[in-house]
Amino acid sequence: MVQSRTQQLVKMHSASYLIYFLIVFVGLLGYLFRKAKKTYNYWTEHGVPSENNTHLLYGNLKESILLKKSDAEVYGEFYQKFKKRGLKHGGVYFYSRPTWILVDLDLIKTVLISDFQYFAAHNPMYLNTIFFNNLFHMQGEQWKDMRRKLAPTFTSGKMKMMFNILLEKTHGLADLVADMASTGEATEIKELVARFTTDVIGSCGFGIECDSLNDVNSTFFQHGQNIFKKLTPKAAPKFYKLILLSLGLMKRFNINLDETEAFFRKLVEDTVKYREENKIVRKDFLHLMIQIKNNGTITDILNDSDIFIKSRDESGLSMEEMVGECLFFMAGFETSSTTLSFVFLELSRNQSIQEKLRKEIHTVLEKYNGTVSYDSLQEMTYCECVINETLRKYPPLASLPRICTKDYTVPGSDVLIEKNTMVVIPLLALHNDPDYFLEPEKFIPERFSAKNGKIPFIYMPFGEGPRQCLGLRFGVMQVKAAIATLLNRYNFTLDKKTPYPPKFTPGSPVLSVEEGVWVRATKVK
Ligand code: HEM
Repeated sequence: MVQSRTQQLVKMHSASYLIYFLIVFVGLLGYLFRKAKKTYNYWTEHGVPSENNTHLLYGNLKESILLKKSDAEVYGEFYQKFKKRGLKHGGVYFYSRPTWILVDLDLIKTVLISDFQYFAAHNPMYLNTIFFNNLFHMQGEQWKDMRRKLAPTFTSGKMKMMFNILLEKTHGLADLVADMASTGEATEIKELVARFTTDVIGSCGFGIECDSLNDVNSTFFQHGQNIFKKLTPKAAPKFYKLILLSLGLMKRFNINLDETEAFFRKLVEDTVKYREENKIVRKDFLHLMIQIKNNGTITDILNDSDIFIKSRDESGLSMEEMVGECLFFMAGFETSSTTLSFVFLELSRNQSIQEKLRKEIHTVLEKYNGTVSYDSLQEMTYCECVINETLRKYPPLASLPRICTKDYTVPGSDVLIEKNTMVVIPLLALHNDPDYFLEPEKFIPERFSAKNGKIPFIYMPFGEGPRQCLGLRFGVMQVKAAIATLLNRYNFTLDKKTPYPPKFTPGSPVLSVEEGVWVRATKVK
């Protein structure tokens, strides 16, 4: 009797808990629904034409959030839809976050150049790690000051100064391709060139020999790869995360890079200390950064070891800033290896273009005793066309990001773009728009011959305006050096494992081929 009374009480409590739970659940759903309705009315309220198909949790980027397509492809689809509707711009929602997509070229130019002061920042990452403490992610006065300090490290004179360090690494790359040619096996070229660009950054940026080309398990290479692996999600976010994200209660990323961060921090600190204590001069980025640290700026000095004499009390570059910048160079090198992998994808498919390029390389190198040098690369104009055409079809940073940094009225209208709105310039779509590039799916390097030139504000693989890529010269130099070294001696063909057209990896911060680029190499006579 007592027991059944207890049972009755338990049942009553369970029923009332269930009712409470249902009330809370329905209340939460109602709140979510009302909030979503208000949120997703944002663009209509601001008079900006928007995309109709808005999902309660994902906004308009469902396919990219669920890792079915890359962000760049999804933004590209919106670009095409808005353009077909005759619109100059349009609004979408990334989760619940209003995102403004630009279509019209004059508007793009205005945002990037004339009204830059309203769009002076890149899309900020929320991670509180040193990986995001760099020029790309800085804003306001901090960005201006850092850009002014770092810009002199990327002049053509400084590129020439570092060229020999870079050239040495191309020899290691050529050795690996020699092995590839001797076995005749298909090899994934992105991994190979990533080892090359990692050795270049190790040597030019961090001032160490990390030997990724010989040892794929080298700690430096593995930590470097770790950054990009962690930034490329392998699975779509869990349901509860989606709710928190769509309510704006959670930041986008939550990754743990503590170990990798500690590794690179120690590396930079130890190297700087060693160089300062032993007055070691090495012609690389770190050397230039030590000069900024001690002298506040880069000046031409007679004696290289004078950079160790402090000419001011306040440090021109803190150790934390040095580590942050070195680490961002890593990202710069990822864009270069991506470019190289697409170069080899297209050259392997287009044998006549590869042959024409090889002819140019042989002709130029004949004048330079068969050696690749800084000056010989300047004469390889067709090589430059091949790189430009690759960057057209496959811009590594395939959507240019901006953030509206103060309320902005779109010229000729009363549309207000509010501070903190995300802005996207859909580069992949612009570069593949048939209105601007005839038969855009075809790989035609001649589009960039001297008489054709580049179309401003449509073709912008390095971005445009005051935030344009600072490492442009370095990126092109290392891509060109690798192409000239390898094509001089080897012919490349595409293995059937490589799908074409390539499928881009969803979630990847840089455009890349999901299945990899598999090629075979044979020695040329
Ligand atoms: C082919 C190779 C590369 C490509 C396609 C590329 C592309 C880009 C793009 C599109 C941007 C954004 C520009 C904008 O928002 O207008 C950028 C920014 C930047 N890149 Fe590169 N990049 C490459 C190589 C490099 C290298 C090798 C380095 C460094 C060694 C580098 C350093 C930077 C820096 C520091 C910024 C930030 C500039 C700022 O915000 O002021 N890049 N890059």
